[in-house]
Amino acid sequence: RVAGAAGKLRVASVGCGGKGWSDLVNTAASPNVDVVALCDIDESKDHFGRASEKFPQAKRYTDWRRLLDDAASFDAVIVSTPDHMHAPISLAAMQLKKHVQCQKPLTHTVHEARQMQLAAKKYDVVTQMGNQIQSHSAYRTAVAAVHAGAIGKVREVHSWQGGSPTWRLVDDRPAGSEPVPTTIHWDEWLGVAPERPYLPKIYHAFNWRNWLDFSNGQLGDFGCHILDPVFMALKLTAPTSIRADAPPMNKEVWPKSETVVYEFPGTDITAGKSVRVTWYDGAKVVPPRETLGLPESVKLGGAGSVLVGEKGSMLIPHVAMPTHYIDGKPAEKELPVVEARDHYVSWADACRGEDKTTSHFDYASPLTETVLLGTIAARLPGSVLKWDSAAMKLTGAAEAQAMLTKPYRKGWEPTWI
Ligand SMILES: NC(=O)C1=CN([C@@H]2O[C@H](COP(=O)(O)OP(=O)(O)OC[C@H]3O[C@@H](n4cnc5c(N)ncnc54)[C@H](OP(=O)(O)O)[C@@H]3O)[C@@H](O)[C@H]2O)C=CC1
Ligand SMILES: O=C1CO[C@H](CO)[C@@H](O)[C@@H]1O
Repeated sequence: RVAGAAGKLRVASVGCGGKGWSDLVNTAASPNVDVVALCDIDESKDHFGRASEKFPQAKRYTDWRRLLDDAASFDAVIVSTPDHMHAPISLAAMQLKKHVQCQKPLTHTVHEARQMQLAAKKYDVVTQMGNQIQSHSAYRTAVAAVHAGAIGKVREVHSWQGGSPTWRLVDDRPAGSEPVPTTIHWDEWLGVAPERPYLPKIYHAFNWRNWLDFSNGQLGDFGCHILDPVFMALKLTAPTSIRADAPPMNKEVWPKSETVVYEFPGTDITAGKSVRVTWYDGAKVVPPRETLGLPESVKLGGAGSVLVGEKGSMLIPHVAMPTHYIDGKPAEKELPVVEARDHYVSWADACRGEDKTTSHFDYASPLTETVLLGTIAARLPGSVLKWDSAAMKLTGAAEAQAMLTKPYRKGWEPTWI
């Protein structure tokens, strides 16, 4: 299903101003990729302008639905929009048998994540979530070392993101509106989300992360990075229970901090029949040190995970090499370093039948479901939610099941699998 000249993959990019710029440029680094189409709702210099200067031959769109109308012109699509539009665009593309690379978190709701997994399978397309750190040497080294038994069977995990949410500009929806700049297609930016008036900076660009309608807050933003090596190392599938502590929410913006406790069924990598993974976020937040089995001198850093095993503990900083400790001291043996992969080009090569992806939706959907179940728990603080993944049933609070999905704007409803 690659129809470009000389077997080249014809790539379309949707959302090429922010992270999409690096997704596009890194994928286009492959000599076997042709960038044939660009779609962005912001026609200003730093968004669409930059991409169309670099790829002048690419056809330009401001509405992804019109891009999909021209389905015969491309083989694969990169989706790097804000989170609420990942699934609607990716599902529609997969239904046209297009290969998909989609940013993290894969989706905005648990239901959408399951749909993405089903669609990738049904339409037999090559997929990759944009949690590119999975392909770095650091995370690959950590996963391989845990699999090789460097710290023995894993008893518990603590993961954290202690950065302050810079996107938290306001604590509630501001009144009023301003005229939409002529370069911005606001209705297309809103997409499936309920209509709301335009205000500069508050939503687009980047600060949409504050809002329930577009994002899943700090856990949604970083869970698919920081929990990724944990999920992969422990071979986790789906949590059975989730409980969060978080301040009460106002149904508009995500909390400034949250703690989420997940229980997962044990695996051949874990010590017991179940394993607990605790997530912490908020400015300067770190997990309680006494639980971690690390020497006092070890600094935890701003974000990462500590895996506590039967033989020792491993610190996996967010984007740095792991270190491990036996009996509370630095281990004598160094961890064998595993080389990096190219997260972007490997997807393009896989689309051409010459490689395999590692964050395909069979992996990325369950990881995203886990992250998003944590965000549901944060909306229902104190409730112990029980998750039956096969039946997709979330119990433990009256509203829980309904939070697996959301209302879609009339006329923008996705076509489900
Ligand atoms: N893997 C990683 O390390 C990172 C991943 N991300 C992820 O990338 C995604 C984008 O985030 P970020 O770049 O920060 O967000 P921005 O808001 O900065 O940029 C999003 C881009 O998508 C465009 N866009 C928005 N809606 C549409 C649409 N419906 N159709 C076409 N284009 C659209 C935007 O245009 P406009 O400029 O008008 O908004 C902009 O160019 C998110 O899912 C985020 O989680 C982000 C940073 C790093
Ligand atoms: O890795 C990342 C860097 O920060 C961004 C903004 O919070 C995240 O979205 C992104 O995933």
